[in-house]
Amino acid sequence: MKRHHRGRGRTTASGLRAPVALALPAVLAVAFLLVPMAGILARTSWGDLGTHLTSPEVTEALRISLVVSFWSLGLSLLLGVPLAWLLARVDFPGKAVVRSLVLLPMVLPPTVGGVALLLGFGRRGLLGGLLDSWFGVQLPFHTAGAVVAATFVSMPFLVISLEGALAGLHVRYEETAASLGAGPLRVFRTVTLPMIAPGLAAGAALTWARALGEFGATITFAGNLPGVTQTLPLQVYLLLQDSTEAATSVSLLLLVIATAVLVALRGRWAGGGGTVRGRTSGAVTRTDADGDGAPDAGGTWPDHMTGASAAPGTPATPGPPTATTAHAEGADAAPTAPDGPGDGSGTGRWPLHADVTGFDRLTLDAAPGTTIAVVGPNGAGKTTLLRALLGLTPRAHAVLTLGARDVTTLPPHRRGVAWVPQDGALFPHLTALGNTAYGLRAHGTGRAEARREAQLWLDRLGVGHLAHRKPAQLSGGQAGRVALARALAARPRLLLLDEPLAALDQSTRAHVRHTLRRHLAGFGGVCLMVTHDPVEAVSLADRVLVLEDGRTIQDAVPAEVTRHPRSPWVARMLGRNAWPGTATGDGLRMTGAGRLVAADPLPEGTGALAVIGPEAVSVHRTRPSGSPRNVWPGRVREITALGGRLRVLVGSPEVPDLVGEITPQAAAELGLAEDTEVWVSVKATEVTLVPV
Ligand SMILES: Nc1ncnc2c1ncn2[C@@H]1O[C@H](COP(=O)(O)OP(=O)(O)OP(=O)(O)O)[C@@H](O)[C@H]1O
Repeated sequence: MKRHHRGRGRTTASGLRAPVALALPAVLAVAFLLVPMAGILARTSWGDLGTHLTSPEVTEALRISLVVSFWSLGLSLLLGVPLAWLLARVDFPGKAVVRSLVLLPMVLPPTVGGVALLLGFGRRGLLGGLLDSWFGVQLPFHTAGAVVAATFVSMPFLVISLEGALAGLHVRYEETAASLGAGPLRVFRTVTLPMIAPGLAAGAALTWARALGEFGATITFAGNLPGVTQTLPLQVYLLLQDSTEAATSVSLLLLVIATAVLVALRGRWAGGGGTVRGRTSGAVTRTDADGDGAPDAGGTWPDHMTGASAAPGTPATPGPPTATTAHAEGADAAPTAPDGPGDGSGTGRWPLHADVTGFDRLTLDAAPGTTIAVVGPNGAGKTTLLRALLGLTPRAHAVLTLGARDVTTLPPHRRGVAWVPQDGALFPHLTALGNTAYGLRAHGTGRAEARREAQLWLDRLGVGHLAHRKPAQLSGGQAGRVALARALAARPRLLLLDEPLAALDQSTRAHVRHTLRRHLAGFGGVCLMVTHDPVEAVSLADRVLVLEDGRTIQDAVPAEVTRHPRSPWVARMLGRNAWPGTATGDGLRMTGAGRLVAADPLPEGTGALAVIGPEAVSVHRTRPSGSPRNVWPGRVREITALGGRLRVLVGSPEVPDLVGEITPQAAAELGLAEDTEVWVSVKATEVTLVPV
């Protein structure tokens, strides 16, 4: 019985049984592929193998095959890499048609491909005649023709696999590189290519193997001339007619080469494993495995590593580390390279003026050194605003002046606007030092000088001892600080931080916030920082810009926003109760239902927001008597701990949900639990009415 049961299916890795109906055809499929290969192995006359493979015809054909396949690979790389990049990164009309065209040689019978090549590049072909009369180039019956035929059928393998690798490479790495001052070609050479190198290698290996095995298009287009176009597959075809054993030996050679390529790739092509995706700092946890004293992930930094004390010999004041860095002529951003204090080209203080239109519609003016927290609900347009300032989105357009320079029409790499995306987007193939030196190199600073300056910046941010680590060996907080060092080292005139502390745990956050504050204090440009964290907004920023639907709801100093939030969303973000409504003679008639009495009413009919701090909400078990004018019955819906206090969410039939803050001791005395019936009261003097 047991045996019968086992025979019905095998257990899979996930513990599921593979049904016989699937397992059987799958096994048959493997056998179907295996039998012909086994046939070659079984019928090879091993004793004659050496003689067969060293015959002059075979060695000559092998030579031609190698020449043709490597030239074909070179040609495929030259043409295919840019084509794959274009397909993956640029939207253009007819893209689907171009992609189909690339795929066509993969599905076309190779002999048809050969005929097509004859009609295109043959002596009487569309272009062949011109090639002959203008350049004296004839492709058919020449080795060059065999190269063209092999490239025609093999290049699609490169384009397709590379396009897949590029699609897996998040575009923010390239965008960040541009924001550090690198032009498109430099970005491609120093970021894109290294990051897709495994995918490129896999595609190249496949392309080469396909070119090596090419037969149909070659014989049709280039003929079968010994020593000129006769490659190994053509040799196999010839040998089959005279000596099956010799044909088998050469087939074995081609089989071994193809297998070796596949083994080397280890499924990379099919599985997309050639793509480097980089790290997402939030998801990575690292330990200090090499024992160099670097903090572990999620751990806290000792004070001496939070930037409070810089490395020996390093000045503790922020600001560009050297005053004399040369900018080479002809560098990517040379004409508009951001100038640092003391570099002879500016004062190092850059006020900002921006007029944004499109999805975001706002005007922003800020003095040098201002840090602005950009807050707002999901979809408010925060990221769009940042991308508009970078010149990276068509969804909004920013007329942008930084200092005396209008950068509106400049491409992203010439604006002097550095961007630190949420996960830092450190380039995974470069060390922390290489990452930090990136912007300096892009601006034309020499290698040694750039590395020296980069080291100073890393020291300043308290991560100098990690200079030689790759991003994958850094914790989230360390990576965040390297990303900040990298952005500051590029000497931007405007710094854009997208949720700089989002990936950190609470205790690490406090340390990094402290470091960030210190270093932003010395920055001569404006810093815009998107955040969802009220503490971050209030503690790091000089101003808070509240966005909703792409518009400015409020732009004020943190204290003003905290006291008089002009949107329910901000009030709630800051932990306050906020009820919209219309002012009445003595307070507010709320939108929906309910009334509220306020000590300082607004003119009747004014649209207003009633803001009540949670500490001003009293919770009782019985209806309170005495002075409070605002008393409502309710039921406890939720109790959460916040620091040493408890936040009690009360639902009431008379007013919107209300949050009160009480001590654990008071909660215990009142016997509060979820669902307890309570009364809540708020003094009229504790209600602030804000006109909206
Ligand atoms: N590429 C895009 N194409 C079309 N609409 C987009 C695109 N990117 C964003 N949007 C839309 O634009 C609006 C603003 O998006 P944005 O990403 O700027 O908001 P956000 O404030 O950054 O939000 P979140 O806090 O969720 O990140 C949203 O309605 C969003 O759906």
